[in-house]
Amino acid sequence: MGTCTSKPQKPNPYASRDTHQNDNNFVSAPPPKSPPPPPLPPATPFLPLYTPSPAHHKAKTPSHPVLTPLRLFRKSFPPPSPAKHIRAVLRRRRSRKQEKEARIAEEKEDEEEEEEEEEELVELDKRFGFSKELRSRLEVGEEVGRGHFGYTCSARFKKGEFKGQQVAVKVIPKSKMTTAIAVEDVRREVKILRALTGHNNLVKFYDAFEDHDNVYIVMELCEGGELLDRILSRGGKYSEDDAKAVVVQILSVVGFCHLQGVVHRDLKPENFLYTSKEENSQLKAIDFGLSDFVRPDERLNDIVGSAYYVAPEVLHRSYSTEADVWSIGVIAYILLCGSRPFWARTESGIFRAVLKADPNFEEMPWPSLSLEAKDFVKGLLNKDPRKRMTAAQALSHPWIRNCNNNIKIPLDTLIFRLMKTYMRSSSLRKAALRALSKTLTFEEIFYLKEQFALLEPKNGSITLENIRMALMKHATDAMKESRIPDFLASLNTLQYRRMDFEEFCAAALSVHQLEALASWEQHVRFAYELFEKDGNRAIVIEELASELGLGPSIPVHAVLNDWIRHDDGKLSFLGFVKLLHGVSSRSLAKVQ
Ligand SMILES: Nc1ncnc2c1ncn2[C@@H]1O[C@H](COP(=O)(O)OP(=O)(O)OP(=O)(O)O)[C@@H](O)[C@H]1O
Ligand SMILES: [Ca+2]
Ligand SMILES: [Ca+2]
Repeated sequence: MGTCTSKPQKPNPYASRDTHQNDNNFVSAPPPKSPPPPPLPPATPFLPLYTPSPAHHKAKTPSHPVLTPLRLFRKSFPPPSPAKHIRAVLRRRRSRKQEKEARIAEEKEDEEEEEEEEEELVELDKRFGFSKELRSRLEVGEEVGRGHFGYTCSARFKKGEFKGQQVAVKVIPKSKMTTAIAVEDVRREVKILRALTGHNNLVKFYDAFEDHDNVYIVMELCEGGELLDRILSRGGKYSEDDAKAVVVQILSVVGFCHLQGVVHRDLKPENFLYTSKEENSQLKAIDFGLSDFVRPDERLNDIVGSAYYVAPEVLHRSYSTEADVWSIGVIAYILLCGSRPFWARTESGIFRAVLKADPNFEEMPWPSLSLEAKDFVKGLLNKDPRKRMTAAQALSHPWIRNCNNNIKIPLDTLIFRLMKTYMRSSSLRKAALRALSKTLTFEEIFYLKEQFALLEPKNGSITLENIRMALMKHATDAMKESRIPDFLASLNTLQYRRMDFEEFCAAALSVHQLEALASWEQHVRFAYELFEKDGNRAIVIEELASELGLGPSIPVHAVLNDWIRHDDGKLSFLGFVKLLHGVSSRSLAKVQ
């Protein structure tokens, strides 16, 4: 584990190790026969928070402080996304044979990319269609921050409805947009900021401008500095209440983004700013430069993010909004104990830890923290994204909920995904889920109650219309892009009938998440007893196979034999558990 003590000193201790200065510009990877790198700094847990972070490819120019260590590049231009960089590290982790095959494929890919980039340098269309009136609308002041792509200045509106208003302008030079992907990233950053409106913990967007040289993103000025600086100035230790105050704001804005179908992908303390220097000033999420739209059923596969905060499934190239929740888990862990949960001296070491290691909850101060705090952080740092809490669930967790009654829990798209699966399930599975839902404790039901209330039931039940209305009520333009309303079509059987709270619990409970609980065994045993009384029935294998929608290619007798009790032909405990998880022909095919 690494303790958070300070930002890196200048000169940057990693710069000489990680980077080779290239024309005053960015840096490239060491050539194969370069002299051996200088020795690593001594292994110490007292490593500054600012260590390898693939999303930070910051240029070092003498006039600006370097906020993060310089990164390793294979090319002399900054890569369009940190994906490439992480890919190089992952490649090192593969076995020799895989390595050889992968290298051939990737070298080919790289050559193609380089060719593309050369072409793109000539042909890139860097017109964004933004207003060209920046200078007449705004008076730009001094620099307030700097990032990988550009820098941010304070500014003031000279005229119009915001006359006199102080704002921040993020300046992104077009010269840094060297690939179509980089241009697209900027287009998307603006599109997302423009679309996401109306959350208190989200930096307010005003407008975007461009000229021949730059794109300018005008947004609310946050004068209180980065969350990271506050963490560091406290030596990394927060009381549980102080940590909660931070985490609630982060979860709230991230839950809002997720409902809109936006995944941030670069959540870390550097990307949260305080509006003012006041101790209790509001936190604002910034930097949607790596963000993307994601449809409810979609999985993303580009590896982006920052090493310490990256979720395991991102490294496995199949992820969605849960990846952001993992990053919040890392932030929460840091706030509560002042150390990083996954730490190593190299990036590949960090990735190995993220994929394999369990964070330490034994060392101080963890034994002195509440059980609820530990349970909360563990729920965010579950390596299985299906078992991880969502942002809305985290806001419903007792650690958060018991301290503050005013927390607004957002609608959770997980509910809709689970309902979709439920609606398509066999009647036998529905009965099994209903039995399981009866075993939920008061705590577990709290979140479902909140979600049901957000759907504004009439006479105790909901239809598709309730879901449509609830979504419309919370919709921003981002929802259109992430096609969340389209997803409603998959729930269309609810158009013709009503669902009461009891059935809603069965439909919207997540078996995977319950399975992550220490009490899972009890839940499922008790549920089976209930199912025995009310739901279990004699069933023949063919009928079960057709209930499960299994195709003729599956040898049902071999696969389902243990699922049925031989004495009375009813579902066995094993069959019950399997049925709860839901079965597809594909998952059964794997069993064979
Ligand atoms: N609205 C704002 N108000 C005040 N400062 C800001 C604002 N937005 C950004 N900054 C400052 O500018 C820095 C860089 O902004 P941002 O993170 O958006 O840039 P970036 O080029 O995408 O950087 P990164 O290398 O992190 O990807 C921030 O860390 C912060 O210090
Ligand atoms: Ca940033
Ligand atoms: Ca960024």
